[in-house]
Amino acid sequence: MHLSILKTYLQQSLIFERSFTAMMNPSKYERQYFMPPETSLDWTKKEYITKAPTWCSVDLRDGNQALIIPMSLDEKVEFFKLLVKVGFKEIEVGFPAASETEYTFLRTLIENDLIPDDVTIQVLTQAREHIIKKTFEALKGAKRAIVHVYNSTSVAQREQVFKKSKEEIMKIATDGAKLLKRLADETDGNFLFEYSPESFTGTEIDYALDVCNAVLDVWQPRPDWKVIINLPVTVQLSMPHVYASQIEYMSKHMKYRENVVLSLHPHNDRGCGVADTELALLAGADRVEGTLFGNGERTGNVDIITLALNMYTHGVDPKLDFSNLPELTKVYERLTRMSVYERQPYTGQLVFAAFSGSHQDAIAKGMHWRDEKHPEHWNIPYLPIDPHDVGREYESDVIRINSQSGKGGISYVLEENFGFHIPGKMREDVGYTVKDVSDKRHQELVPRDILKVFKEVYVNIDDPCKLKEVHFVQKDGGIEAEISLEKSGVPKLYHGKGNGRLDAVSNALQRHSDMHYSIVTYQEHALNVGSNSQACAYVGVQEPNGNVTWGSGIHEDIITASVLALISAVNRLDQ
Ligand SMILES: CC(=O)SCCNC(=O)CCNC(=O)[C@H](O)C(C)(C)COP(=O)(O)OP(=O)(O)OC[C@H]1O[C@@H](n2cnc3c(N)ncnc32)[C@H](O)[C@@H]1OP(=O)(O)O
Ligand SMILES: CC(C)C(=O)C(=O)O
Ligand SMILES: [Mg+2]
Repeated sequence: MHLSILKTYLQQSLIFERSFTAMMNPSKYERQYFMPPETSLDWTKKEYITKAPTWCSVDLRDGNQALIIPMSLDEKVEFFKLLVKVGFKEIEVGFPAASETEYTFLRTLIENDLIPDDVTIQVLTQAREHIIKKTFEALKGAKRAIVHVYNSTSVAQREQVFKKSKEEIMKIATDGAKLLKRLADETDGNFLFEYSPESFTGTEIDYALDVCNAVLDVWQPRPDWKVIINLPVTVQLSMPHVYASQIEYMSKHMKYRENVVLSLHPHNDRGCGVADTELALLAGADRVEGTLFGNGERTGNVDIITLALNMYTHGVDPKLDFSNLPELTKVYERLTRMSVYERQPYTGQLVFAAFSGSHQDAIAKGMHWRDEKHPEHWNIPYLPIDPHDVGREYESDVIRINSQSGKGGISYVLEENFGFHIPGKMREDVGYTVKDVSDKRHQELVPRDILKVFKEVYVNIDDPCKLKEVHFVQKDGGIEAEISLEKSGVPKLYHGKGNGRLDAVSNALQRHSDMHYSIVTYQEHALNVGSNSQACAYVGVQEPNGNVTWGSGIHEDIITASVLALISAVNRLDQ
């Protein structure tokens, strides 16, 4: 029996081993990107992005075309309004020639006057005559719009998809550019143009430059009529510094540069969409196309929320409002049927959560330090952004308790949520008690669970001894205490003398038992629970062997609270 289990195990491990080695064959890959013809590394001398770029949301087009079920008309209208609320001034609303919904959506925006005066809509079209014509038809009556035309220029697309020479591909671009110009002249409205050499990152850089310059020669941009050249990372093929160098080269050599808005449109295949964008902005780009939460084809477009908040945490105004990310997330998830990953920067459920003890300790201390010394500055350890700035709560989002947590975090939760100021020396004991519960239950503990554990273990413990009454008289410069207790159901009366009330009670308890201890810590404070104000006391008693046992008492009367704390500690000792 044992032998057959061992055999199966060995067979399975062999299959597992093989499945991990057989598939990987790096020799079948070659780098498919192109370095610019000359070194372009001025961007390396810049440290950070000092000014927000022009943002263009492509959620309703690139994001939408990547959804399992593209948004309905009503959903697109709601999403458009959301983008306007966030503060986008340029919004690519769709690909009007793609479907009836896309077409009708554009007509709905125009006919119902849903486009604010300070917002410019943008529409995408292939560089194909009938598609461009349909696009202009859909734009009738628009006061102002960017018409965005694209064609693929990469080696792979030229060879495999279009089967055309460089000259023929350039002609697709310039023919498209000419048609845009003609139709814009023939149609009422203020039209701006954008051209994308799609698959730019798989295109020889000097060729991409020639194509863009040829389009610019057709359009002849002017200071009062700038055009957008968008250099997309349609597919991410290189490391971010390569893209930055490509952008710097294009920016330096592009004709009419002062009348060109240089735009980025990064995707995220290698997980570097944000890095590509940030470095390319240092390299001279003016504008960024991206989406909320990075939704988009395959691994997505660049996430504008991350870009904007990265800037924000460097002290730069991103000119977009992400102060209520939880609400934004809800609406986004409902409309797109996508879900936001728990670790999505700035947004995910867990991005502010510190479960581990040392992080919690540092955060809790950092919060106190900030309150006392620098309330208007944010540099709390482990929290690069103030959760409040994006609509999150310290209480529920930051310090979360499980078996990895520590005394600092657990005390912080008890203090912030319930007002307990646990003495420094007692914290370790409470910390181990609480995390042990989490470990055994294999569960996170929410604040009310932690309160329950704290109360059950430390507060007003009445087994075996339950306090019935306590009276004090002052005598001979000291205090005499008479305590009525119920021990295991039997009433008992204890007497003792001491320097103070607690001392007298402690002496009384020790006189009538074989317990020996001394009080090493006593602390108390008012505890505001709802409208009632109660007192909370903490007592630590030390046995001759050095062990310290803790108890806590809560009562309206401060003296009774302290006696209850002592009895709790003594009961725990007895238990
Ligand atoms: C990287 C990007 O995100 S680009 C945007 C991609 N988005 C979309 O495609 C979503 C919307 N698209 C659609 O609904 C459809 O593709 C339509 C309506 C635009 C066009 O539909 P169709 O003509 O039926 O199909 P399709 O797009 O496959 O057309 C392929 C043809 O167009 C050519 N083509 C594709 N893109 C372009 C372009 N940008 N410029 C010029 N020609 C192009 C292809 O070479 C091919 O030519 P062929 O007929 O000679 O083989
Ligand atoms: C249409 C273009 C700009 C695009 O979406 C891309 O290249 O990713
Ligand atoms: Mg794209």
